Amino acid sequence: MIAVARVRKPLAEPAALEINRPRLPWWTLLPLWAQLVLSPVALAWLVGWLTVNTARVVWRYPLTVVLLVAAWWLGAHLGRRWLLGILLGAVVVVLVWRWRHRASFARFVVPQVRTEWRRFAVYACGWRTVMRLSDLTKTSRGREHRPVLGRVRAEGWRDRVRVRMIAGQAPQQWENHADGLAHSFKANSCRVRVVKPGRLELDLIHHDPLIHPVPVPALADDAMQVDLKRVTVGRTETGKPWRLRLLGNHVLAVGVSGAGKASLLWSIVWQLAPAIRAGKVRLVGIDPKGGMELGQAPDLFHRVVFDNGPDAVALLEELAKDVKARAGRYRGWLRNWTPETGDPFTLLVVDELADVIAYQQDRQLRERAARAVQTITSQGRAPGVCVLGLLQDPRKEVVGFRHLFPTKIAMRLDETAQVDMVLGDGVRQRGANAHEISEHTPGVAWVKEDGKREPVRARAFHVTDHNLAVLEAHVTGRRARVYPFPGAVEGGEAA
Ligand SMILES: Nc1ncnc2c1ncn2[C@@H]1O[C@H](COP(=O)(O)OP(=O)(O)OP(=O)(O)O)[C@@H](O)[C@H]1O
Repeated sequence: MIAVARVRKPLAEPAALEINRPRLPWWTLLPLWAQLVLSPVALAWLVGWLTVNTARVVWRYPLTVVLLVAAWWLGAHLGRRWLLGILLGAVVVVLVWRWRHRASFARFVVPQVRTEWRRFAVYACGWRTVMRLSDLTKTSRGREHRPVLGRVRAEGWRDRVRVRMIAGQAPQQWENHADGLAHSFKANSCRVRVVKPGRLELDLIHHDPLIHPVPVPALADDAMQVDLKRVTVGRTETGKPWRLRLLGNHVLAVGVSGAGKASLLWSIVWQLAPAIRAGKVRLVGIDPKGGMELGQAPDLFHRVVFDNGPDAVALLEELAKDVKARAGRYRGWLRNWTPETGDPFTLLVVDELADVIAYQQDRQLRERAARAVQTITSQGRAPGVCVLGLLQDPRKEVVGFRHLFPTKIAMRLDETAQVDMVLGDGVRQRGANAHEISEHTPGVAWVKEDGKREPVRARAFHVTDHNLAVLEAHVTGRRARVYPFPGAVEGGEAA
């Protein structure tokens, strides 16, 4: 009988062993004598590396380092009891400081403590994981290249986080991951700003600093105080004044109904008031909504038309003629308008620009209006004529010459496409999400100026009806009139 040896076959072929070959540092391959010769250089490099990293830790966590070193020194030289006593004393001093001088405490102590804590706990600890899971790292020849976490500044409403990108990375990659980064670092949103080549700053936003209306400042008295290159119309989210350039500029503000376009208009007029009173600035207005907006303070205007018909078109054509006439007078004498010309600076306000140049039924009127507005916008900057166009519908068919407005303002909008139409391509990716502006914060806007890469978020002053009455009285010198509500008992006069 022949015994048949049964060979058991393995169920599956074993997989090839997949491991990275260990990579030895290059210097281990050098001969011993070369290693000995190079050892002082290696030592110097090590000392340099340690010094730089220690300095970096001290730079990033100065308060923590000082406290730890002081605690160690006190503990070593004076003993634990003294240390405990001094610590308690320090806590009392801090509490008293907070109690007695809350403002200086909030300015000097809180941001530093918050910055160091958040840098360590939120960013440094989770950085590697978040970078890997967000696909922002790259592995090449077995080595992982990871973006470097730089300076962090925690300002309460936002954290500003500097990043050194890895080679071959573009800011757009970060912009594409902005939402993921915001969620990973427990922020409401994240914006990406380029600081310089290879360096970014992430704005991780925690809450909206523009949640409360910004009251108008006191009316200025002196026309000399009005700087047409820097008219303050509200506050930016960083707490700085929101300044608009009117001289040599045109402004297009777009927003849905109730977005607060009128507050922007009246904020501008509020700041121009002393110059209007002195005759140095002239307001010209067209309000196709029958005067619902400009009709609130008609006396502020040199000329105002309350429809989009022949009168409005005639006014626009007159202004276009004036622009050309001024340009003719200044030719060979001035490059730009100055007050010395004797001509007043003219601000043309068109509330609902679309009604004048797009929705007008009469084709001839529509075309004449569009031609005149284009003439004023294309030629009016140098001769001292500025157009402030307010608009609800930013489509190209409505305003085909948006590029003639160097300052574009996107207030609350409905769709992302509208934001792109107003601010231009790519601005939304830098954080200008005007479609996300809350309906509870009218007057908030994203502002993009030609030539500046970064958009700015700001809120216009809240100009109330009472403010308007005061403004009109200030400019005209008459006592402010309060118009009674139809059917209501006749009201008095406001001072
Ligand atoms: N900057 C602001 N701060 C606080 N509230 C504001 C601000 N701007 C506007 N509001 C409030 O929001 C409401 C709508 O504002 P506004 O009339 O300016 O919007 P609008 O964009 O001009 O609307 P429409 O296009 O319908 O005229 C008003 O009740 C006003 O009081």
